[in-house]
Amino acid sequence: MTPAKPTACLALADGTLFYGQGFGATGQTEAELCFNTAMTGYQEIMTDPSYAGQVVTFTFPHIGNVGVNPEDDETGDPVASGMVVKWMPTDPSNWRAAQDLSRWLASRGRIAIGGVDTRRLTRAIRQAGAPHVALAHNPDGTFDIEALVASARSFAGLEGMDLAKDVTCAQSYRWNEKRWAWPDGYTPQTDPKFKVVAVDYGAKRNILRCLASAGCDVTVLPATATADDVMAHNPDGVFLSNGPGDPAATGEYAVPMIRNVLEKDLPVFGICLGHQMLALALGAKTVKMNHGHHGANHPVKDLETGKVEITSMNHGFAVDAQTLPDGVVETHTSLFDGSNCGIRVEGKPVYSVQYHPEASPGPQDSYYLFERFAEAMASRTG
Ligand SMILES: NC(=O)CC[C@H](N)C(=O)O
Repeated sequence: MTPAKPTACLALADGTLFYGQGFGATGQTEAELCFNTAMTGYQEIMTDPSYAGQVVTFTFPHIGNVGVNPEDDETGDPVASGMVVKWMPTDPSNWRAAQDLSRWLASRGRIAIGGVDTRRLTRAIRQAGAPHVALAHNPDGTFDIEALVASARSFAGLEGMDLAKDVTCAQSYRWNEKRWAWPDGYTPQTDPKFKVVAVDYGAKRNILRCLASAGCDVTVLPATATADDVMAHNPDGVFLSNGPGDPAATGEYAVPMIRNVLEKDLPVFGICLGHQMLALALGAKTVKMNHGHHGANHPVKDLETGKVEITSMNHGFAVDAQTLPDGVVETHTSLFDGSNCGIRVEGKPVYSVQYHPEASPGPQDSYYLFERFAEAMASRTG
C-alpha cells in the first residue's frame, strides 16, 4: 500500500523532522514539546490551562476514539497549542461523544498530526530534553522545511515566560457549578462551610469542583489579585491554583501577594504552579526539568506516612528541595526521580503539592489533600 502523502510536519529545533497526516486546524504553531503517558483523558489534557505554550505528544497510541463532549473541558478556552499522536483518530465510539476530536480541534484553532512514530519522538525528548518545535498542517502537502526549522528555533521557550496572565479569568467569579467532583463517592456541595479564595493562574475546573465537594464556597480571583483583593473576601483559606509557564516569571507579582497572605495566618493550599509559587514565596528556588512529568501513573511517596500515592502529573519546572529554608518541610517526593512533590510550613496549615490531587484525568488517591484543607479551616473557624 502506498503511504498517504504527508499533510503535516513536526520540525524540532535541531532539524529532526516527523511527517504525518494533519487533523484539526490547518496552519502552523510554535511551542515546547512534551510527552504525556496517560492512557485516558486526552480532552482534559488538551484543555488543562497548564499546557499553554506546549504541543503534547501522546505515548498512548489510540487517541480520539471516544470523541469529545461538553463536560470534560478543564477550561472554556483552547489551551495546549497542538497534539501529536501515533494513529489517526477513528470515528468516535462512546455514548458521551458530542463531536469528533478533529472537528473539535479545528473549531478551537488547534493543529494535530497523526501517523508519527511517537516512541522515537519520546526517546528524543527524554534524551535531549523538551525541544522547541514548529508544527505545520497543510492539506496540499507542501512544506518550506528551512523556514519551519527556523520557526522552531525562534520559539522563545517557557523559561522566563509568565503565561498565567494569558489564561487567568478576566474577572472574579463564584464557583457555583452543581456537579459531582467524581463519578461516585463524593457529593456536590449544598451547604458550604468555608469561604475560600482561589487565585486562578490557570485553574482546572476539577480543582474547583473538589474544593466545593470538600465544603468550600469558592470565589475565584484573577492571577494578578493583591493580598488586599484576597482579604477583602474575608476568606477562611486561600488556594493557589495550577497554571502554565515559568513559576519564577509569574512569581514576580504572585510572590509579594502570597507573602502578604502568609502573614495573615490563614490555611493556604497550593497545587502545581501554586506549589511552586508558595515555595518561591517561602524563599526556595525552582528549576527547569529535562522533560518534566506528564502522565497519570506517577508514584509519589508521602514522607510522613510512608504511603505511596499514584498521581497525575503535569509540570516542566520543579521546586529545588535543596533550597527549602528552615521551617519548610519536604513532605512528598517522586519515586521516578526523587524530585520534590510537596512541602508544608512547620506548625502552620500551609502546604502544597506538585502533583494533581483533583486528577481529571488520573487516579483519585490524593483527594485527602482537599479534606486536609477543609479540616485546617474547620479547626480555625471552630
Ligand atoms: N500544572 C502546572 O501547574 C504546571 C506548573 C508549571 N507551569 C510547570 O510546568 O512546572
